Formats: sequence, structure tokens, C-alpha cells
Amino acid sequence: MTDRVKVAVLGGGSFGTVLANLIGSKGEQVYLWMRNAERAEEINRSHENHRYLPGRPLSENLTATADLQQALQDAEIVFVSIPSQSFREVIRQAKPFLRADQIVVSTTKGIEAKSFSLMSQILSEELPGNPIGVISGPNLAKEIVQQQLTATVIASEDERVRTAVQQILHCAFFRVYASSDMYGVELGGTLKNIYAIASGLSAALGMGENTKSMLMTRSLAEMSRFAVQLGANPMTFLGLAGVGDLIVTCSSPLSRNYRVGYALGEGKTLEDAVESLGEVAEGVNTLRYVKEKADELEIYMPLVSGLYEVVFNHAPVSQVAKMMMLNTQSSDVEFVLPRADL
Ligand SMILES: NC(=O)C1=CN([C@@H]2O[C@H](COP(=O)(O)OP(=O)(O)OC[C@H]3O[C@@H](n4cnc5c(N)ncnc54)[C@H](OP(=O)(O)O)[C@@H]3O)[C@@H](O)[C@H]2O)C=CC1
Ligand SMILES: O=C(CO)COP(=O)(O)O
Repeated sequence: MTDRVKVAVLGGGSFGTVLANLIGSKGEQVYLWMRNAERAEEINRSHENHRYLPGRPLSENLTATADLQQALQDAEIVFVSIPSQSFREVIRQAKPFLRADQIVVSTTKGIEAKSFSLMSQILSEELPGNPIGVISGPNLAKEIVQQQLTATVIASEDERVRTAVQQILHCAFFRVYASSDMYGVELGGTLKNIYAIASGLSAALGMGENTKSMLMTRSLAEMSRFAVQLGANPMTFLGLAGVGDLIVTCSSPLSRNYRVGYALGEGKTLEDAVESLGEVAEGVNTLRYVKEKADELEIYMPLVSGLYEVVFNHAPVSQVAKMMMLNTQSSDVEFVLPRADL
């Protein structure tokens, strides 16, 4: 009767809902899985996700469900939009209902505690037979739902995954660029959350435009230094999933990570800053795990170290900033002029 593609999105928060809505508004059949059955019923009744996207009508092609089997059965593509700390648990719940030919794509920008796994690594471990990919880019959910123009990157080693995701998401307000560097694309989206906290903090403290620009650029240098040590391609950081996502998340109060930093700059405690969001800010845990990993691998990350002191050890920002400014002089682009101590 229909040649519509069936798609499943796991996770009924801000981004999962926006992604499902985009796909539904293209005329495809999309199931949005969430753990709360009452909330799913409420979405189907009102065509609105009052909790995460109040006031935004959702596509009639979107069906919310708390039944994983219903969501996954016959879906050609499964997007997973679950915060990193619950990602593996949800994939394990989904596994009994998945066939090996279903494409599984992560939208999650975080790192698993203890294992330091990115979501693509969790997918490879838990679903070794499935074609997998990740999407990442300057994709603030609250702008996408307003159909503000933007783009994302689909990264996968499998060309069929790249093409399928480009086709399913592409529309007049959303472009989809392709990459084969899954790890780099994922690391870009994950690491920038740390620097968004630093940017929010510096904005709250009234730092100037030069300062903001220096902070973002040195963040990019630090992110790519870390990613290269972990095996990613530094060129990926020049793309939408690197510099693109860094710019938006470090500049916009619509970013939850930026808002956490801003609240800290206003003098709130970390607990209050996170609590008042009511949504996930992956950067707080990411900062902890990346600091540990950088220490373990002896990767020079002064911004991560300084922010860690401010966020977790209550160091005064002015003191940390002064220490960084008076630090040994260094190279601008270390892929052009290597740092002396590398
Ligand atoms: N928002 C954005 O602009 C973007 C977000 N992302 C990334 O997407 C991921 C998800 O973010 P986002 O949707 O914004 O987060 P939200 O905080 O808005 O929503 C998280 C969702 O995950 C659900 N969830 C959490 N744990 C579980 C679990 N164990 N089982 C089932 N559901 C669970 C929550 O359910 P419940 O409501 O029941 O608690 C909620 O629906 C993050 O990694 C984020 O970095 C990527 C691009 C843009
Ligand atoms: O990743 C995002 C935009 O691309 C969303 O950032 P936050 O999680 O900080 O809101």
C-alpha cells in the first residue's frame, strides 16, 4: 500500500523528538520510543511533547510508543538519542527486537563512564552484525524544530549507511554531509560540550569578544590534539562536526552546556546549575572523563585542566585564567609548527 520508510527513534527527549518530527514531516512513518507510556499516549493525543518541546506541534506521521518491539519491528533505520550514561542499557533492551540488517545510528554526544567508550564503540560491541553510524553537527534541537537552516554529518565506514541517512534526513532546512571518520565526528560533538561550559562561564563573567574568540580557537586546538592521540583524523575538526558544532555550542544560550557554564559564572553551585536545566548536559561528565584520560595519556590540555579546577575544586576563574595566560608560550597550529614539548 505504501512505500514509506519506517524509522524508529529511541529517546523521547529534545533531540529524539525533533529528529522524529523532521522525519515524519517528510512523510515517512516514524516511531518515537520513550520509557514513559503515559507520556507517549499524551504525545499521540495532543501531537505535542509538552515536557521537552512545549508549544511545537508534531507531525501526524509520528507515533510515540513505550513498546520497543512496536518501534523497532520493520524499521529500516534506528536512531538512538539516549544520554550516554544510559545508552548501553537501552541498546541491550533493544537488541532482542533488532535484525542484523537494520541500520543503527547514534545521535549521542557523550562518553560512557569507566570504559571511556564512544557510542559507536558501544554499538559495535553490542550489535556486531549491524551497519552503524553516528550523526553530529551544529544541531540545536530548539532551532531545528523552528526549521532554521542547518546541517549535520553522517559518519560511517559503510557507504549504504551514509546514503540511507542522507536520504531520510535531507530536506529544505536540513542538509546532511557525509564522512567516513566516525570516531572523529563523534569526538568533535562530545568534546565541544566541555568548551561550551567554559564559554558560558566566560560570558557570565563579561569577558570580551577577543577573549571568546581566543577561547574557541584554542579549544579547537586542544580538541584536535586529544582526538589525534586517540586515532581520529584532525581534518575532521575543520568540518561541521568539529568547528561547526563548537561555534554554535560555545555561542548560544540554547545550548544546555553553555547554560551550565553561565550559571556557574553567576555563582550557582554545579548541582543547582545542572538541576535547573531539567535536561542532559553531557559536558559535565565528559570533562571528568577527558581530564582522567588526558592525565593517563599525558596529553597537554590546559583548558580541560583549568575548567576541571573551577568546576570540581572551586578554583577562582580569575586565578586559573591568569595562570593559563602566563603559561609557557606555545605554537598556534601545531600541525604546522609542532609544539616543542610534544
Ligand atoms: N538537544 C540537542 O540540541 C541535541 C542533543 N544531542 C545529543 O542527543 C542526546 C540526547 O539529548 P536530548 O534528547 O537533548 O536530551 P534530553 O535531556 O532532552 O532527553 C533525554 C531523553 O532520554 C531519555 N532517557 C534517559 N535515560 C533513559 C533510559 N534509561 N531509558 C529510556 N529513556 C531514557 C529521557 O527520558 P525521560 O524523559 O523519561 O527522563 C529523555 O527522553 C545527548 O547525548 C545530546 O548530547 C545531539 C544534538 C543536539
Ligand atoms: O549538541 C548540541 C548542538 O549541536 C546541543 O548542545 P547542548 O547539549 O549543550 O544543548
